[in-house]
Amino acid sequence: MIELLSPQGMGEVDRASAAAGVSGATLMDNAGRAVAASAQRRWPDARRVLVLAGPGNNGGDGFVAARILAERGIEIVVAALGDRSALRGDAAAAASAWTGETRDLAQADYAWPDLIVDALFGAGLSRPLDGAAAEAVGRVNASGRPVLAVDVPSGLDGATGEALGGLAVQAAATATFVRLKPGHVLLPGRSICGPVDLADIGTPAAALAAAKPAAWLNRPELWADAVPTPAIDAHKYTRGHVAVWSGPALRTGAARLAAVAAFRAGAGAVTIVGERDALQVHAAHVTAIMLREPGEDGGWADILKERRVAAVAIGPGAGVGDGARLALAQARAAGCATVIDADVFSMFPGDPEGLAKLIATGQGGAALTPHDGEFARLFGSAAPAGSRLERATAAAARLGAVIVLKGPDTVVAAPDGRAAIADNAPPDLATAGAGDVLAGICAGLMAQRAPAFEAAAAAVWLHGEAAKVVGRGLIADDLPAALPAVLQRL
Ligand SMILES: NC(=O)C1=CN([C@@H]2O[C@H](COP(=O)(O)OP(=O)(O)OC[C@H]3O[C@@H](n4cnc5c(N)ncnc54)[C@H](O)[C@@H]3O)[C@@H](O)[C@H]2O)[C@@H](O)CC1
Ligand SMILES: Nc1ncnc2c1ncn2[C@@H]1O[C@H](COP(=O)(O)OP(=O)(O)O)[C@@H](O)[C@H]1O
Ligand SMILES: [K+]
Repeated sequence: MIELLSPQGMGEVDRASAAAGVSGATLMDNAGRAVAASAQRRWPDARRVLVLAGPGNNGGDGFVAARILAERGIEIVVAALGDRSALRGDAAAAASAWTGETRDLAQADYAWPDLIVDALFGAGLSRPLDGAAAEAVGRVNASGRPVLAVDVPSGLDGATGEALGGLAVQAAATATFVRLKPGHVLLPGRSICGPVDLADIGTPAAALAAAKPAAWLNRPELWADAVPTPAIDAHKYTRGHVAVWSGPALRTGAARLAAVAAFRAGAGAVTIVGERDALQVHAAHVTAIMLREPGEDGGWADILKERRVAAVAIGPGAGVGDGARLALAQARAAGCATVIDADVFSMFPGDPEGLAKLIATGQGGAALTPHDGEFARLFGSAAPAGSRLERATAAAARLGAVIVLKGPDTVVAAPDGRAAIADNAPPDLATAGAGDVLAGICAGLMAQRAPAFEAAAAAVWLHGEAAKVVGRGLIADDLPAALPAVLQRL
């Protein structure tokens, strides 16, 4: 299931479930059983389990899991935060059904268990942990015992992936329900959660139907329909012609990486456009890729029109001169789909509106691919705040273009509010030139008429998978050649 629900959306679904005839008690019972199942599947040899139970429904799930595990012969101690008489509703009922040992959280013995189940706080946590809860989390993390977190590790903000106040349980695994939340996927949340088990707890379809996803996990099912395979009667220009703007002679590598990647992503033709001395360097490296001077054939604008260029990539190694800026303006004017990266962000420091205006002069789709540093440079002091998901979404709305906020958890966001978060990129991608390859893949897909959001999301996923194919020792040059294996799997 690739839809991500915000914790708030999840709460609405839980309430709608009750209205649709599935009670909170039933959901909680199923949630607690799912936690017990995760615990036994992941730690089949655990004989002693310490369950930390908080004051809300997350604690309720913990009491259910305690009961189920005890019924299966596992020794359980529950350490509860606050007075049991303070529990309300379903959580109070789950606590009364637990008849085993219960002590105050402050009395928990962290040296005793083989496994700790963290049911202190889930999606309802609204402020940083303090007092006894904060102290317990510190002791859990120092204990060296594996932790199975219920819903989210306590302290983690399920909406943002941040530890509230910098303090959260470090889980070995997390059992969550119904849908993943953005905080399970965004960093540091993904690392804080460990592997996540997602359980269906009997939520009625009607309750889910009304919930608007906060985002999607970036998976082929999100974009596969929009990414074309070549038609039987394709020729090179119908498959899509990509033009890549090259910088000066001693900075040609980035443009070439983008160009080769665009070709491997399925563009029918690729042309690198640049000054003669730069093209001479390119000529020593490329074969199927065409080379043109902006002065030839009547200039860049004419190349775009007469050579039926469908998509342009500008930025990798482009330089910040007038040439690149003019090239961008003419690409927009020619109606080309446009991938904007790297040096272009330096041309508009603190001036996203200037770039937005330029983008708006053309009808072609546009995708911007900044990393955090470039994002900060482009937006300056007026940078959107919040999680990476919130920042990318706000930026896309302001730019009127798709934003690819790159990183280990790359977020692709569209101006209409759709967003995809990637979790498949290996850290081997943290290597110079990997971003240039991404820009090229994106341009290659946009040239094939994939809409900007789908093209960008597909590019990010393919990029991550290609990196996995290469594995350790990867350099950016290896990525394009790894694409065919990934594309054939689709
Ligand atoms: N029907 C439902 O609503 C279901 C809820 N489920 C569980 O319920 C959880 C959400 O339950 P809740 O909304 O009760 O939230 P939590 O159990 O996360 O706890 C929130 C409670 O703690 C208090 N609180 C918030 N921040 C605090 C802080 N920093 N220090 C001390 N107290 C604080 C809140 O006022 C509230 O009483 C989910 O994570 C999930 O585990 C599951 O049982 C499935 C069904
Ligand atoms: N730790 C990481 N794990 C996974 N992917 C990463 C990591 N760090 C960077 N990446 C990815 O690698 C690429 C780096 O791009 P970029 O920062 O533009 O580098 P360059 O400008 O050198 O090409 C991006 O696609 C980014 O998402
Ligand atoms: K928890």
